[in-house]
Amino acid sequence: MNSNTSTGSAIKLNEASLSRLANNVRVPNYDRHQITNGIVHIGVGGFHRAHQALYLDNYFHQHPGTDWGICGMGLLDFDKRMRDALKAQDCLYTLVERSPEGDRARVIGAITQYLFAPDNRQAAIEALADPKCRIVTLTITEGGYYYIEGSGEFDANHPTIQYDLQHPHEPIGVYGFLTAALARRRQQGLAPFTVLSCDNLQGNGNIARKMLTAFAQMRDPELGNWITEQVAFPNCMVDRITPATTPADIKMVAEQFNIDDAFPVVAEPFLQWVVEDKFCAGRPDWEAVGVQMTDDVHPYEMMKIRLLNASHLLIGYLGTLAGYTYVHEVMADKYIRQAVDNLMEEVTPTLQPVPGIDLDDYKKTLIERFANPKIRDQLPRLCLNSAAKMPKFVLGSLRDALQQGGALDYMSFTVAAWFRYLNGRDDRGNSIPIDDPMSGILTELALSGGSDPKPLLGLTEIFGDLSQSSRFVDSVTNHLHSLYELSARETLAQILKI
Ligand SMILES: NC(=O)c1ccc[n+]([C@@H]2O[C@H](COP(=O)([O-])OP(=O)(O)OC[C@H]3O[C@@H](n4cnc5c(N)ncnc54)[C@H](O)[C@@H]3O)[C@@H](O)[C@H]2O)c1
Ligand SMILES: O=P(O)(O)OC[C@@H](O)[C@@H](O)[C@H](O)[C@H](O)CO
Repeated sequence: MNSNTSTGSAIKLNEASLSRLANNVRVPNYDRHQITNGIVHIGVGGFHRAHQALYLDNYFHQHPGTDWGICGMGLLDFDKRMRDALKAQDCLYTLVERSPEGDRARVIGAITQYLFAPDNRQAAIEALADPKCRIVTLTITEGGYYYIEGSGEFDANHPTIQYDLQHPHEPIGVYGFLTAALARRRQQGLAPFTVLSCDNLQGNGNIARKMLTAFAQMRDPELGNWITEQVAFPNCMVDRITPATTPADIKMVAEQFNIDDAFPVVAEPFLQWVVEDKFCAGRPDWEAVGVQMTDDVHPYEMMKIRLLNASHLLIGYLGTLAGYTYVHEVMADKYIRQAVDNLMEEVTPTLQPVPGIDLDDYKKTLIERFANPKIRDQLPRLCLNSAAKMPKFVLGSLRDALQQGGALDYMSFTVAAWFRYLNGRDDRGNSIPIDDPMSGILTELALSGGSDPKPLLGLTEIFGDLSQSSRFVDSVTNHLHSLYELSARETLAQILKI
């Protein structure tokens, strides 16, 4: 994002300027100074600000003087921009919900403090160790969990993990901070907090539990046991399409709403949060603001990840190969739109019934949401860190389909489209930047294998034993040959017989 974006004479956003904002902007109608923080959120990006913080902003309008305010926290250098923007704006920011029906802006006040951990690691540990903190929520991306896909085990050899084991009082990674704070709480006879992962991982709470306790066991087995016994890790399904903020969004907020906001966020109107009701130190009355609390999140997570996020990958690769930039442009392409429909149909038999949800309606709504032209969701955002996402979004359904003897044509086509994308050139020969911590090896294997997928399928940390399935390998091979011979759209025209 370009911090030099001109915002003209728009009003600089901060607490003092709230009363001067235009009438078409909803502002916090509660006293932020009466709020105490009960939640630390690690990974304040676009999504947290468009989703959880909005739910809590709604909650604070109903429950002024609450003790569930949010202290935001960033662990990476990446978060410097968020630190600077939020600090200059009293942690306020503008959320714009965009749809063809119009744009609605509101200023969110739910984050009352922001800590950039590299500035002061002790302050970050203290905030987490403070008994007032009763929930720690996370949006640290799929890669942030240090989970080895093929084995499901903890990536104990990762340099961040090794560093944190050697520097328990000056950590850099999420488990280092959580463990330092939990150790202090245990030592002081205090209760622990709940860890609520809000990332797109099936069984996100289970994964957070397994990884954090594995780390804690390595640091101190007694602490590991205490965490296993005392800390709750609810699973949850989160949903709201939130593109990365662009300079055009900053300009739009200034021009349409007269707000000079260094880091607004835009999102679609749709919003959903289904949370397993398993907290060890209390929680806000989230039901009051539309959060669905349940005993079993699993069917909701499967539905969302296997339909929405898997479709996003197919849209990302095919759209990029065909030279598009935004998701709505891809959805206007009848070939790709049909392929997305077909992928969702193929995935459906791998899903369990979802209480209260008609899957046909859900799929129709997804197509409409993807086609929203106002949010301008970026294809590179969907393709980011694919090595961590492909196993979670697609390969689980693929394994189930193989076991059930079900169709897997469009799932293996998604894998083939990824492999073709990984050679770094679109169908017109333009270069594609591959943004992935594994990009070096992925691109090398994509280039050496060409239309032969076997080198990439041999990455067991991504594919596990899937390369043993001749049905899957043959299907990927056929599609990949076609994608190398023809363009992505021509390949689809052939498959779809349009
Ligand atoms: N954007 C969406 O539409 C959306 C919707 C549902 C769920 N999510 C979930 O939220 C995550 C974040 O999305 P976003 O749009 O806010 O992205 P973002 O790029 O705006 O923010 C990502 C945040 O994650 C942090 N992070 C990344 N790797 C980390 C690591 N190894 N350790 C600690 N922190 C780390 C970054 O520092 C940053 O604060 C996604 O990966 C996904 O799991 C996003
Ligand atoms: O955020 P990621 O990287 O896990 O996945 C990219 C998108 O599929 C995702 O952000 C969706 O927009 C989101 O899951 C919708 O709720």
